[in-house]
Amino acid sequence: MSTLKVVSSKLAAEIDKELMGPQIGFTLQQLMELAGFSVAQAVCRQFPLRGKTETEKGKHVFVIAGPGNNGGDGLVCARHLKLFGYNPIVFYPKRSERTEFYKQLVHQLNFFKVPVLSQDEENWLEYLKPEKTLCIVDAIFGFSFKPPMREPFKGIVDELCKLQDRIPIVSVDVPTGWDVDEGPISHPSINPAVLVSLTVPKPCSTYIGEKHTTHYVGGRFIPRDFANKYGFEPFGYEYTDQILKL
Ligand SMILES: NC(=O)C1=CN([C@@H]2O[C@H](COP(=O)(O)OP(=O)(O)OC[C@H]3O[C@@H](n4cnc5c(N)ncnc54)[C@H](O)[C@@H]3O)[C@@H](O)[C@H]2O)[C@H](O)CC1
Ligand SMILES: [K+]
Repeated sequence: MSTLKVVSSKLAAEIDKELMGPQIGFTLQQLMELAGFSVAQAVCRQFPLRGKTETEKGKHVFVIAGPGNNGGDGLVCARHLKLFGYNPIVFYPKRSERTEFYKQLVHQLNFFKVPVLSQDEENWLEYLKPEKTLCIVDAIFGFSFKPPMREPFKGIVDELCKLQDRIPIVSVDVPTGWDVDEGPISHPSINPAVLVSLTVPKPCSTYIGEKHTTHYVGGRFIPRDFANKYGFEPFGYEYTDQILKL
């Protein structure tokens, strides 16, 4: 097990609350934009298009967005990927009714001509082919997931588990289905090729296979004092990078 500094699901939720509380005053939109932007950067770092053939460049990044803020990170990530020259498709089976903001994120994807598939898209797997898909972005659940998983997500995750030896999965913050603190407690479970921990890794990240999973931290939006208050050192991001390989 690594010696990486991690924070529990409870503490991660407290950090979020304080960042968006009255004293600091970030909005969810601001943090999500930076979170999604950093996931898009991690995809670029891991699967660069430079030097690739046109066929390779045309491959899809299949982004699966869940009903909460982890899903919102996925929607933002897809928009940035399009700007970076990738060909994202979003599968958003259960659209959040929480705020108008989620509808706006979908409008923005329409504006960028990024297809957004909905729950009635029974053939969603048709869009996912090893020869046509560069990677899958797993933005289904993050630090607020509580097992057991309900449908339609259980069925979706089971399909991803069958595909993951052939198409790499990039998990946002927490591999979907893993217990945030205890790791992969249910089977089958997602074994991501890439994990992008946001702000600070959660305890489940200590269960990734170090050879199989490349671990990045992203969500570069806290100063040193604030990190220290929560018991960790800030990460040594370089220059303007939004991600750091751990
Ligand atoms: N500071 C940061 O690092 C930021 C991180 N962000 C991202 O936000 C998520 C956490 O978001 P939250 O909305 O609290 O939760 P989730 O997206 O993980 O899930 C909530 C969603 O899921 C449903 N749900 C929970 N358990 C189940 C279940 N067993 N079956 C089915 N559905 C379930 C629940 O009802 C909700 O609808 C964090 O991980 C980051 O990715 C933000 O972007 C801001 C900054
Ligand atoms: K996830």
